[in-house]
Amino acid sequence: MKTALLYFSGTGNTKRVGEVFKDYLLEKKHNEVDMIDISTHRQSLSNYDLLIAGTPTYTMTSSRNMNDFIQMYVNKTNNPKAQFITYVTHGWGHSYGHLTLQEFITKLGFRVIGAQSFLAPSNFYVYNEKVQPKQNEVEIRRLYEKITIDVKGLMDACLNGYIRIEKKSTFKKQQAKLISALSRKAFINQFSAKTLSVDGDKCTRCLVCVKKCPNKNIALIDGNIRFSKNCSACSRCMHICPQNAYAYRGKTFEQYNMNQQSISEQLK
Ligand SMILES: Cc1cc2nc3c(=O)[nH]c(=O)nc-3n(C[C@H](O)[C@H](O)[C@H](O)COP(=O)(O)O)c2cc1C
Repeated sequence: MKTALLYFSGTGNTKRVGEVFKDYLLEKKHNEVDMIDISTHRQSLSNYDLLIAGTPTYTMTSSRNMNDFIQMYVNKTNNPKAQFITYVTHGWGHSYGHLTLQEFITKLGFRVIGAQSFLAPSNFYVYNEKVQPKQNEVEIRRLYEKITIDVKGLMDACLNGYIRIEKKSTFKKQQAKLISALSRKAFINQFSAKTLSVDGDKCTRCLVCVKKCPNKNIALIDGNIRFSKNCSACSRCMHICPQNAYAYRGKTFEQYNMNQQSISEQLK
């Protein structure tokens, strides 16, 4: 079984959950597994039997980057046997992203055999500490243990021929889609331009943020970092900056640790 693990991951959580899927598959002797970072991969995919697609949750739904990638690089002609599993990571409460992604992929003519959301450590504390305070190590460990158990449950079912979709209220899913579409136009696309700034004294012009932005939304103009209006709010730039030179709405913040070990390493 040739499997592609497609992931979009602004700050690392979704990638780490992807690695849990990969560990599971390798343990079951499904050794043909490619992990594909969709923010850098620019080639059509061919002859995959299983595609596992994961994104973070932004305003309750999945990231548009995954829809754009699948539309451009995955088609039925090149992957006639392909089936999908969708997942999202999210920081609190509910996410409908695994279902909005399922809906999108089903419309393209693929069969979706699994869909699940995973509560992960949240980077959202930077924006609103009341909605999601920064979790401590014990809480994070508990989340990782649950993710590992849930991935196993999902994969055990799907590989044994069952369809396993984590259900949520259809009304709330439609509501989430609407809010997400409206907020994308009104806010998300301009997220960095409206809310982020870079301290010109701290910034060394290393251009890490410019190079790592998945949307090519950041540029150095006249010696200053500037943002365009094609942001997906993934927040990678502000957490990856080696000088912590970014501010959110004028305030500095504790960066999210993007370079954590794999979940299996952390659970040892
Ligand atoms: C702009 C933004 C919006 C978010 N919106 C939600 C949300 O609506 N619901 C939720 O549960 N988590 C939300 N989150 C939290 C992320 O989905 C969560 O931290 C995710 O695991 C990040 O994944 P990544 O590290 O792979 O980028 C949001 C995060 C950001 C940066």
